[in-house]
Amino acid sequence: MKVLGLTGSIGMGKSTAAAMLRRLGVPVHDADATVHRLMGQGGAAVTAVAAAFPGVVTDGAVDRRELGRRVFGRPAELKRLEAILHPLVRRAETAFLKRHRRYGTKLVVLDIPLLFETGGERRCDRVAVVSCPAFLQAQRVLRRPGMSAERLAAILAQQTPDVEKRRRADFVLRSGVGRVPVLRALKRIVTVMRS
Ligand SMILES: CC(C)(COP(=O)(O)OP(=O)(O)OC[C@H]1O[C@@H](n2cnc3c(N)ncnc32)[C@H](O)[C@@H]1O)[C@@H](O)C(=O)NCCC(=O)NCCS
Ligand SMILES: Nc1ncnc2c1ncn2[C@@H]1O[C@H](COP(=O)(O)OP(=O)(O)OP(=O)(O)O)[C@@H](O)[C@H]1O
Repeated sequence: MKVLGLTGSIGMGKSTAAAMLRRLGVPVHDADATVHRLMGQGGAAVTAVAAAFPGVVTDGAVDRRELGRRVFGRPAELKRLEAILHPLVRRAETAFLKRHRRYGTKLVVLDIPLLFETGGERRCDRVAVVSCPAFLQAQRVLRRPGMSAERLAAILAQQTPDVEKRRRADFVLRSGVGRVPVLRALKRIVTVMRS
């Protein structure tokens, strides 16, 4: 089985590329979605997060926007949160890989925003990075509710710079010129990696 890592800085178009890969029939493990599930009602991380960040849990689920306010821009707090979540995300990923090895799946995707930051590329045969010019990235992200220029700057400060991600990538998917070129590039990558 081949493993394609998919990553990209905030707002670059990673989730859009992941959705295209799913439509092409490739199973995708989404680290962000796993994090959100772990912190949703009844999620395995809720108790530990509530203990480390008092007041962020309401109705049995973590208020992610409030938690984000507490951790983005505060590296020590973010580290504390990551120490709770990353082992649980990794466990879910391991189960996903094991399941697909058993099924005989030829190609799977690991969609991980912090792929390079956490050494995840070592678990991948190839890595694709989604990228677009910084002004477009900012335009896209600032449209989101609850997002501000300060929050964006704090998040970007915690991420490997786009230029380094591109340097380390096997494939760069350029999302600044529309969806069609990204889909075309993904089809090529999937064909090569499945064969
Ligand atoms: C702080 C949290 C609650 C904010 O949740 P929210 O739903 O508001 O935002 P979302 O998860 O969509 O993230 C927004 C952007 O921040 C980026 N981001 C998230 N966590 C991190 C991090 N630890 N370091 C750098 N960037 C991050 C994401 O890639 C995304 O681009 C959440 O991001 C979180 O729990 N992060 C820590 C866990 C983590 O490291 N996740 C990354 C995947 S393993
Ligand atoms: N190839 C593309 N062409 C045009 N617009 C795109 C493309 N890819 C993504 N977009 C747009 O950019 C925005 C961000 O895309 P997306 O949510 O996929 O980013 P992301 O990298 O997953 O973000 P995050 O890391 O914050 O979760 C969305 O509004 C999406 O519609």
